[in-house]
Amino acid sequence: MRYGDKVAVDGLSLTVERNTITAVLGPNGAGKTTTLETCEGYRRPQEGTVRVLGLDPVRQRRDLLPRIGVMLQGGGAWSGVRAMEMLDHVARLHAHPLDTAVLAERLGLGDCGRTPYRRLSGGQQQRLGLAMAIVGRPEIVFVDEPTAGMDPQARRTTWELLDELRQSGVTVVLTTHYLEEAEQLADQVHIIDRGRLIASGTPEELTRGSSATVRLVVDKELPQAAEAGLRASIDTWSAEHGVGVRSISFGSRTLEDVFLELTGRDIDHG
Ligand SMILES: Nc1ncnc2c1ncn2[C@@H]1O[C@H](COP(=O)(O)OP(=O)(O)OP(=O)(O)O)[C@@H](O)[C@H]1O
Repeated sequence: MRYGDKVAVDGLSLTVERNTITAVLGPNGAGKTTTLETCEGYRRPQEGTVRVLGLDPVRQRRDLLPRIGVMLQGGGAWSGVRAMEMLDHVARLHAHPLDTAVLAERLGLGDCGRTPYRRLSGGQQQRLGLAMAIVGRPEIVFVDEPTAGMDPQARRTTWELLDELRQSGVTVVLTTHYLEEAEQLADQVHIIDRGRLIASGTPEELTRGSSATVRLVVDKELPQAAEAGLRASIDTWSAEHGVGVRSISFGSRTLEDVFLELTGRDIDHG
C-alpha cells in the first residue's frame, strides 16, 4: 500500500485463523491502520491480494459488510448524536442485532446514553465504537487500537469483552501498540515495523528465547552488601554448575524485549 511515494505497507503477508484473536503490533506509523483499512475494503492495495472470509473486500463489499464489524480509530459517530441514539441507529442497520441496552451496560455506557458523542470521554468514545462494531453480531471484527486512551479498569473490561467474543466464535483482529495488550489477549501476534512484517507467533513463541531468565522476588529492600553477597553466591553457583550468567535481571522477557531486539528501538519511541 502506497500513499503517493510513501510505502505504508510493504509485502505484508499474514493469515488469520477463525475464532482467534490476532494482534497486529507495531509503533505509530508502522502501517497497522492501513493494513486494517485494506481488509475492511476502505483501501484498494496497489499490489497483492486480500481476502476476508474468502471475499475480496473491495469488489465483494456488499456481501462482506454484513459479516464484519469495524471499530475505526476516529470513532465513526456524528459529534452531536447521543451515545444510545448512535448505537440504536447502527443496530437497526443489521438483521439480527444484539440487545443495545444490554451491550451498553456491559461496556459501562449505561450512564452516558443521553450524552452527545463529542462530550463523551475518550474512553467512552472508544467503548461506544466497540459496541457499534459488534452490535451486528459480526463473524469477524476489526478493531483499531481498541483501548487507546482508556483507564486500566475500562481496558480490562474491553479485554474481557474481546475474549468473550472469541469464545462465542467471533474472530478478532486488533491493532495495538500496547505490548501488554498483545501479550494478554492475542493467540497470534504479528509485529510490524515500517510497513513490514518482522515477526509472527504466539506470545509464548515470541518471548521464548535461547536463554532463560530466573526472576528472584524478595520480601524487603536489599541493602547494598546483601546485593553484593547475592551476586557472589550466584557466581559460585554458576561456576559449580557450568552456567554462564549473562546478566541478572529483575523481570521476564516480554514482547517489549522482543521488539527491542528485532528493531533496536523502543516501541513507544519509534
Ligand atoms: N492518507 C494518508 N496519506 C499519506 N500518508 C499516509 C496516509 N495514511 C497513513 N499515511 C502514512 O503511512 C504510514 C502508515 O500509517 P498507518 O496509519 O497505517 O500506521 P499505524 O501503524 O496505524 O500508526 P498509528 O499507530 O499512529 O495509527 C505512516 O507513515 C503514515 O504517515
